[in-house]
Amino acid sequence: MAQESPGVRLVVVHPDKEVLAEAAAARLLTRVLDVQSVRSPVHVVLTGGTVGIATLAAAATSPLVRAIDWSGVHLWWGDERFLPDGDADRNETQAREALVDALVAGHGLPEANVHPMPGPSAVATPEEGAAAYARLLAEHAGDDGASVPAFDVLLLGMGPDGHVASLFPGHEGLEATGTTTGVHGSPKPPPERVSLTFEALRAAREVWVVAAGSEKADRVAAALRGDPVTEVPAAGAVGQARTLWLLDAQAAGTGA
Ligand SMILES: O=C(O)[C@H](O)[C@@H](O)[C@H](O)[C@H](O)COP(=O)(O)O
Repeated sequence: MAQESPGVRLVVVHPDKEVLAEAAAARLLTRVLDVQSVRSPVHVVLTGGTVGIATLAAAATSPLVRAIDWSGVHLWWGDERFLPDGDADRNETQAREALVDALVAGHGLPEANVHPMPGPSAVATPEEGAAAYARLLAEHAGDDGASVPAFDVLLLGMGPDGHVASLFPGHEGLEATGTTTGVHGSPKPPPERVSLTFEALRAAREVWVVAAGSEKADRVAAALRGDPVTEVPAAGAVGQARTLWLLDAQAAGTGA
């Protein structure tokens, strides 16, 4: 799906990564509440990475968790490391420990609304996992012929090389068509992954990129000035209505 007229882009800078995670968590829970007042279900895409998981951990301690009707929320992932269920390096495992398990156990989130990307415990190859996830996304996409739900919030971390999800600079995954792709030879371990494609990322109503640390500053600047997506994949992650860049001062290039 080409992004002909990207929505509003906003950059918000916080003093450090702890404040960034707290503020992103408050913003995420408030967004779910706001969306829930006008439509249901609410679709949220989670990310791995340090700030992404810290954001979920911060959300777990917020009283706002109790204000949300979690029975009307679906959780998806933007990418997954192709590792067995329960592996500590799976984005799913880390998100479950930080927040998702507590929502299922104590706040009425149906396990059936949690949609981790399949790994080797369920399928033989990243391609099979990608195909299964594409089918699941299509089942939840609504009646308007869309191939993925119009995600209300799609969270993304960004690597120091400018990658988002498992879409790496100069890598063949950037060219993938359809909504999901199997990834081999990822420069960030592990080498095998499953990822949403740009087509799926750009279907989101809102894309939020969360990034902290001075090692990200160069690629943040490159993405914000619109460098080519082949060099800085994060530049291609834009939402239909809004794209938020939630940064700490170091990633924004303004910190010590
Ligand atoms: O599987 C992964 O590794 C992630 O989904 C990846 O896209 C991550 O979000 C970025 O690499 C940022 O990670 P950090 O915040 O740890 O740098």
